[in-house]
Amino acid sequence: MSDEVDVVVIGLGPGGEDAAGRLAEAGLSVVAIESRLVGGECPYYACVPTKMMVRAAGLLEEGRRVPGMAGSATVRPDWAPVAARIRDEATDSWDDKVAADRLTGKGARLVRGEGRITGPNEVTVDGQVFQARRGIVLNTGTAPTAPPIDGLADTPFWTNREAVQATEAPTSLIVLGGGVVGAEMTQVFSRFGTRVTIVEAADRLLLNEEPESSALIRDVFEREGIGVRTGVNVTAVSHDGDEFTMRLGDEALSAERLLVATGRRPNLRGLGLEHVGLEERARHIPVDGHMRAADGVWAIGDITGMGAFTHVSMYQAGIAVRDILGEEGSPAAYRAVPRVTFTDPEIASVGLTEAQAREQNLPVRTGMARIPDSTRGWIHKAGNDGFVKLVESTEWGTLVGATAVGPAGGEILGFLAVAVHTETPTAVLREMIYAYPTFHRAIESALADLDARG
Ligand SMILES: Cc1cc2nc3c(=O)[nH]c(=O)nc-3n(C[C@H](O)[C@H](O)[C@H](O)COP(=O)(O)OP(=O)(O)OC[C@H]3O[C@@H](n4cnc5c(N)ncnc54)[C@H](O)[C@@H]3O)c2cc1C
Ligand SMILES: NC(=O)c1ccc[n+]([C@@H]2O[C@H](COP(=O)([O-])OP(=O)(O)OC[C@H]3O[C@@H](n4cnc5c(N)ncnc54)[C@H](O)[C@@H]3O)[C@@H](O)[C@H]2O)c1
Repeated sequence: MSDEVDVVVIGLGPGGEDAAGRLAEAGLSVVAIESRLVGGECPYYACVPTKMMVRAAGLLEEGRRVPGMAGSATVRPDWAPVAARIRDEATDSWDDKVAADRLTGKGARLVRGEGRITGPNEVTVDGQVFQARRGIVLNTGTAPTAPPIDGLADTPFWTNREAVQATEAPTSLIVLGGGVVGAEMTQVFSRFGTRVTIVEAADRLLLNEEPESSALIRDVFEREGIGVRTGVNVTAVSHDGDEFTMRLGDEALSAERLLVATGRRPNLRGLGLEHVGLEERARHIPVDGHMRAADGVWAIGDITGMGAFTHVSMYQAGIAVRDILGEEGSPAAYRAVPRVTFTDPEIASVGLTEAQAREQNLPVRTGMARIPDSTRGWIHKAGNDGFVKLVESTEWGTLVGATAVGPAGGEILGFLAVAVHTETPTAVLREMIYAYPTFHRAIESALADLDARG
C-alpha cells in the first residue's frame, strides 16, 4: 500500500524546509521527510549558534580595545551565557518542535526517518511508501568528515556539532583545518581565553579566498596569540584520556580538545539515487538552471556543489518551487554568490577571485584600497584591519569579483554583490557619491586604484 502525494521532500535543511512549506501553501500535498532536525545544520549546529559565539567573542575584543581609545575596561570571559543562549534562544536544546510546527502549520505532512528513493517517483521511509505525482526534492545536505589520519578516528574529537554544544571554553584547543569553520572557531575560542593552534595542510588559511585575505587573517591571528601552522602534514593523532597529541612529523602538539574542521561530505549514500539514474558516490548532484537533477527530481542546497551556504540553499529552493508549480522565472545564476567568513575582520567576497578569473582566461586587472588608509578606518583605529580588492574584466569593464575585508566587511559586500550581479560598468560605479566617512568609501579608492594600475 502506498500514499499518493504531489511532492516528497527528502531532507529538511533551510531550503528543503522552505520549499516544503511553500509548496504546501500553494495547495500541493507535500510529504517532508527529516531524519534529524527540521531546518538542518544551519539553525542547530552551524550558522546561527556559531554566529552567537562570534558575537560574544567580538564583544570581548571590543572591550579589550577600550584602553587607549575610551578609558579602561576589565574583560573577564565567561562561556556560560554563550552556552545558555545557544540552548535557550537558538536551538531549544536541539529540539525542533517550533520548526516542525511551523512546517506542519503551512500544511505539509512531516515524516521523521531516513527517506530513500525506491523507484521513479517513489520514496520509502521506514516501510511507508510514497508515490510523488509531481516529483521529489532532495535537500539532504552534508555531514562533517575527518581525514584518514592514523589514530584520529579512535579519539573523542569535536566537529562543529560538538563545538556548538560546549558548556565551557577548553583551556587549549587544536583546530585541524584552516577553512571557514576552522577560522571562525579558532578566533572565538581564543578570545574566550583558550590557547588555540590552527593546523592547515595547504600553504595558507582560507584557501578559497584572495591570498591577501589569507595573509591578513594570519597576521591578525598571530597578533592575538593564536598559533598558526600551515603547509603541514599531520601524521598521527592520539588521546590519552586527558589530552590530544597531534604529530606533525618530528614535532608534536598537545591540547585538551581537538576540533576537526576539514570539510564535509554530501549525504548521498543510501539515498537510492541509482533508481533515478544518479550517482551516489559523486561529490555533488549536477542540476540544471531550474534545479532539475533527473526526470521528476530536483536537488537543492549543499549537495548541488554551487556554494555550501544557507543563502544558496534558500535561493535554489525558490527556483525549484517555481519550476514545480510551473511558474515562469529566471534560471539560477551564480556569478554573484556572496560569502562571508565571520572572523574579525570579516572576510567577505563575491564572484571570482583574481586567480579564479585568470584560470578562466578572463583578462582582468585589480584595484586595492586598505581600510586603515581610509578616513573611517583611521578614525576607527583599534580593529581597523582590512581592505577592498576589486577584480575587473578589462574586456567588459565590469567587476567579476570583489573582496571586502574589515569591520562590517559582510555589510560592505552588499554593494559589491549588486555591482557583480547587475554587471554595472565600473565607469558608472565611479560616477557615484560615496558617503563620508564610511568604510564602503574605500570602494571608491579601490576603483581609482584600478586605473592607477592600468
Ligand atoms: C560550523 C558551520 C557554520 C556555518 N555558517 C554559515 C553561515 O554563517 N552562513 C551560511 O550561509 N552558511 C553557513 N554554513 C553552511 C550552512 O550550514 C549550510 O550551507 C546550510 O545548512 C544549507 O545546507 P543544506 O540546505 O544543503 O542542508 P543541511 O542544512 O545540511 O540539512 C540537510 C538535512 O537533511 C537531512 N537528511 C539527510 N539525509 C536524509 C535522508 N535520507 N532522509 C531524511 N533526512 C535526511 C539531515 O538530517 C539534515 O537535517 C555553516 C556550516 C557550518 C558547518
Ligand atoms: N560563514 C559561512 O558562511 C560559513 C561558515 C562555516 C562553514 N561554511 C560552509 O561550510 C563549508 C565547510 O567548511 P569547512 O571549514 O569544514 O571546510 P573547508 O573546505 O572550507 O575547509 C577545510 C580545510 O581543511 C583543510 N584540510 C583538509 N584535510 C586536512 C588535513 N588532513 N590536515 C590539515 N588540513 C586539512 C583543507 O585544506 C581546507 O583548508 C564551507 O565550504 C562553507 O561553504 C560557511
